[in-house]
Amino acid sequence: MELMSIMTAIGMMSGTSLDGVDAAILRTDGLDVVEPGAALHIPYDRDLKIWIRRAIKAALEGRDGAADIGKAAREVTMAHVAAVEALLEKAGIRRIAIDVIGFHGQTILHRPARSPESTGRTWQIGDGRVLAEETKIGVVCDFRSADVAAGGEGAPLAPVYHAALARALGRDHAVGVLNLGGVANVTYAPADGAESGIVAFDCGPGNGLIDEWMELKTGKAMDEDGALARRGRVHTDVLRYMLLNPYLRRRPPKSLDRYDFKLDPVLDLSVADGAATLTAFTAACVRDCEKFLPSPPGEWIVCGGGRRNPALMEALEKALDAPTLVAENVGWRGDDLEAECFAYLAVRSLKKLPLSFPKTTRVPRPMTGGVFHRAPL
Ligand SMILES: Nc1ncnc2c1ncn2[C@@H]1O[C@H](COP(=O)(O)OP(=O)(O)OP(=O)(O)O)[C@@H](O)[C@H]1O
Ligand SMILES: CC(=O)N[C@H]1[C@@H]2OC[C@@H](O2)[C@@H](O)[C@@H]1O[C@H](C)C(=O)O
Repeated sequence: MELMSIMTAIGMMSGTSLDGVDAAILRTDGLDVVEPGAALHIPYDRDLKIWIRRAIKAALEGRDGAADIGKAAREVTMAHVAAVEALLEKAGIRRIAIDVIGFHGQTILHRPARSPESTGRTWQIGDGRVLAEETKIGVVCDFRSADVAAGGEGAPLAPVYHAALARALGRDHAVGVLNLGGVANVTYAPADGAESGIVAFDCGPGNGLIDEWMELKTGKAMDEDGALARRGRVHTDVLRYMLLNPYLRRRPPKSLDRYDFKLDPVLDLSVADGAATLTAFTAACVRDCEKFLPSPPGEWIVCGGGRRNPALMEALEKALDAPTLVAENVGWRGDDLEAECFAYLAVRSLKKLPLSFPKTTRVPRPMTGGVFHRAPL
């Protein structure tokens, strides 16, 4: 395949918030050409969320062959088939125009190796072969396993895409990209744009803990517009205790499973104070991650659902020294970035370009990844 050729790809990501499938079209050469097309979000229905939660529980308990996992995987695959069909219709293009689909799958377990002697594992459910058969488009999936098998963290993988977007902004300073999903991850995109200078890691819980707290205390899925956090008081003693979490002191590269941080320290607080304290904790994790970056970024760009939470954004603006913008301020699509990213990574995978680097996932050398399933003839 010619390195400079531009391809049209569909990327799909279903994040740790379990809210559904994000899908986006991207025309890209897998390097600097990045032209986003139509995008959409298809929410998981109630039953599918229940199946996925059961699959996560089974995976955490080591019941790998559980019927719940098989059922969730089949349903996740079909949700992605539906997302492709809906996206083609929305874009008004035929499937023949799509060169490849990048299919992340639903993470149900993420346990990278914790020592050179141990073996790690990352598990995204969903069947790339079935997706290729059903859509009649070639599919790249299983983006993380090769990285973990090589001793890497398997995550985050978005940094090389964040860096390509940051390069296009043409800044003369380093840019920090913060994704606030269920888990939060940061990318340091160096001022010179070099891929070898990208530093990245998961920095803390993102919206995951806040969502879990809301579900537990109110039955709602999120602290909408940060309303509850704004009414509550931050308990600084609890915050200080939470910041002692050993993960926060570990040197990157490092990555998180959505369930690595627990609600225990806030369980005795009122619902509003809990929301306020968890919001402050999330922002403090981002502030604390700056010490692991080569230099303080000249600007932070925030993407992911958490940028819609004004209480969290205010806490971040106070915590960070540099201007803190949301994706849309620089022309990026904050909700679609991860889906675009897996379109970009699928093209890079076909071209055997690296997806991860020693300073993004701790792989020994820049590594490509992904498994390709050809479209049926
Ligand atoms: N209006 C809002 N007010 C508060 N929080 C919001 C709002 N809109 C979205 N969020 C938060 O964003 C979350 C969804 O974010 P996103 O879609 O980026 O997560 P994800 O892609 O599942 O996660 P990850 O990046 O970890 O895979 C919601 O669960 C919620 O916590
Ligand atoms: C194992 C896994 O699915 N991790 C996700 C999750 O969601 C955010 C953060 O945790 C990040 O590490 C990753 O996703 C993004 C797309 C990434 O790989 O960059």
